[in-house]
Amino acid sequence: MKSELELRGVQQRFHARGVASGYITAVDDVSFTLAAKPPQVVSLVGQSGSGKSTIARNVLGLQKPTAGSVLYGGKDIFKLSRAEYDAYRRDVQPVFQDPYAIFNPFYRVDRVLWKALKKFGLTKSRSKGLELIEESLRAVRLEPENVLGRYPHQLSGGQRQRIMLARVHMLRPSFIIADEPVSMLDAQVRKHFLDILLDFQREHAMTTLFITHDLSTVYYLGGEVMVINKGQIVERGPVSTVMHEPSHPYTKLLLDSIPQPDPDARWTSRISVDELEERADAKAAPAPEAPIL
Ligand SMILES: Nc1ncnc2c1ncn2[C@@H]1O[C@H](COP(=O)(O)OP(=O)(O)OP(=O)(O)O)[C@@H](O)[C@H]1O
Repeated sequence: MKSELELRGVQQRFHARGVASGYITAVDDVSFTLAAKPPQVVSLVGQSGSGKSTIARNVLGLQKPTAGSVLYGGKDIFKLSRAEYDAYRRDVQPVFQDPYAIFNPFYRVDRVLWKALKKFGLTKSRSKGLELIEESLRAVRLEPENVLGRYPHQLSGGQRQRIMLARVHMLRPSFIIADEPVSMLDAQVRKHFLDILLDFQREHAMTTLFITHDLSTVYYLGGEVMVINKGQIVERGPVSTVMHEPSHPYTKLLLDSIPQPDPDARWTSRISVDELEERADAKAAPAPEAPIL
């Protein structure tokens, strides 16, 4: 268990056709540190294509940066010894947007949990293993008897996501890298999920990097936020400060783009039923025949 995960001057370029330079810079000189102590929640927020998932892939060691380094306990993750790499793989756990892709549809969901137990050598005893699985399922507010023995398609999206959180709970990593984990969940299930992450921070001292394009989720989680635009981190600070006193023009733009419900506002222009029918008729009318040349 290491105390720090650090990105130092990370740059990620990809070859791209149709661009004069022949490449795009998805991540542009990004540096930040995630500390394990005290445990923190840090959100990385930015619009689609700003480089968030690429950073997640860099941190998880799935994509080697073109320049700069990702350091775990001060060591470059792409230069770790086998034993150090195994420790890092256990200590830095991903949670992705679509857990469906992680489950094999032909196997019961239990397999994901048993495989984690085996891979990381948590126990050799079957009864102890089942005890750990059940404890972790309850920690993410799932009843073991309602999910064990089922196939992925027999669970809801929220249940599948919580099974991935149960896996995290069993492994007790120092860091969770969560890439858009709630964007496919409805508001209530989303809140459940975020509350579990906050429990993990408080009760099990886990630090989360939470990647999202949704500022309301950032607001709910609290902690710190980093704002990313075109591959660059343009602002970092406590959520309350950044939300109320944004210092970068891009953050202001992002905040201004949130629709504000106004109970006093009324729709001023109304479309009458007649008008709608007229439009439908116009659409249904056959197109004029093409002239014969
Ligand atoms: N493997 C790749 N090859 C080429 N270009 C890539 C690759 N991966 C990402 N990109 C490009 O890098 C840029 C950043 O992509 P990335 O997926 O990191 O953005 P994002 O902020 O996570 O977007 P979203 O919120 O839509 O997932 C985009 O222009 C994307 O098209």
